[in-house]
Amino acid sequence: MTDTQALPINAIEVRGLEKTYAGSKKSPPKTALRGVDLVIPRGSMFGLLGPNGAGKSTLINILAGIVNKTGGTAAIWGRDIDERPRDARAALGVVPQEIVADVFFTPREALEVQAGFYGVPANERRSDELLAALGLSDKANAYVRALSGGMKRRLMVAKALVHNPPILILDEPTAGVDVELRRQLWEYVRKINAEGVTILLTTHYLEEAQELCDTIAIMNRGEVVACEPTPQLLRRLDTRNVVVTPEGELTTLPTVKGFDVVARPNGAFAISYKKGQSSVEQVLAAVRAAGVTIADITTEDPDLEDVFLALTYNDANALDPIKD
Ligand SMILES: Nc1ncnc2c1ncn2[C@@H]1O[C@H](COP(=O)(O)OP(=O)(O)OP(=O)(O)O)[C@@H](O)[C@H]1O
Repeated sequence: MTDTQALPINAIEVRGLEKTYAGSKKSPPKTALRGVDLVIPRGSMFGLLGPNGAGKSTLINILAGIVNKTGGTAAIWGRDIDERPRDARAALGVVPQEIVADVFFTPREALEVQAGFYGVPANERRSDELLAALGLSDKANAYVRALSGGMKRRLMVAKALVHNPPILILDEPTAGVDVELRRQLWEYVRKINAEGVTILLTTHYLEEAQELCDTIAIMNRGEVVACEPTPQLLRRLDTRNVVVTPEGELTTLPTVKGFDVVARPNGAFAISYKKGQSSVEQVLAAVRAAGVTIADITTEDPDLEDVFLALTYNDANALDPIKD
């Protein structure tokens, strides 16, 4: 597209989204989304994190048109999902959580059939290009049932892209996928993101989200509890650990004025400090003042797991799925 004026600022915009699954005789109604607001800027690599039952799949399934919302609005590529459902969904490629294998087709046929569903004209199809991009060229004519799990997963990514959507949603794409495949998949996702495709991914691999995503939203019990650029989110937890290895062996842990000291293996000890209040230099000065000669130090910054726990672990039940 050359007319950048026409491109929406936000790839996805969700306002006050609500979902209560209807109950049955045996089970009561279940509220999965409680007024979710989420704005995903065009071009971003956006991570959606949350514990089991947080509502991530419900949100994605509403966008994909698989689940009906019970309240709020959602727009995809500037198109309201109620007013222009087909146009809205045409802007999305969705890679679902479960592997769905077309056992009767070869990978090339599977892509052609999918392109047919989307009404992509024959001369605009790019099955071979996608097969090559996802490392499946030499399996183009194999039966899908003969592919490994990782290959099927890559085929699902290719299928989601046949209509060249500007937004790709990956729902837990690397669950149960080996390290090498994960690396290849992320490399490809990074590449298409650099080419302008907006990526929304849900993952339980917190380190992965931290490494890949420019913005991260955290959901818990049907609500968004944080949504910030990744570095800002990490700064929220401004505790840093300094791990000190002393010269020689200490018989007892040193008393370091102004700081708590925690023993670590092999004679080392750790000191936590608030980045806003102290510095490594102040910590090390206090350690030296306690009579310790320092042989080595390392620092540890918080990872997303720490941030996640700090944000969601407010009460004993906070990490439980929603109970109604
Ligand atoms: N079809 C359904 N009928 C009734 N309740 C449902 C249905 N689908 C999901 N739920 C409930 O809605 C809540 C949110 O589930 P959802 O699958 O959206 O969470 P999630 O964050 O995607 O979890 P996971 O990481 O396990 O996929 C859960 O309490 C779940 O039990």
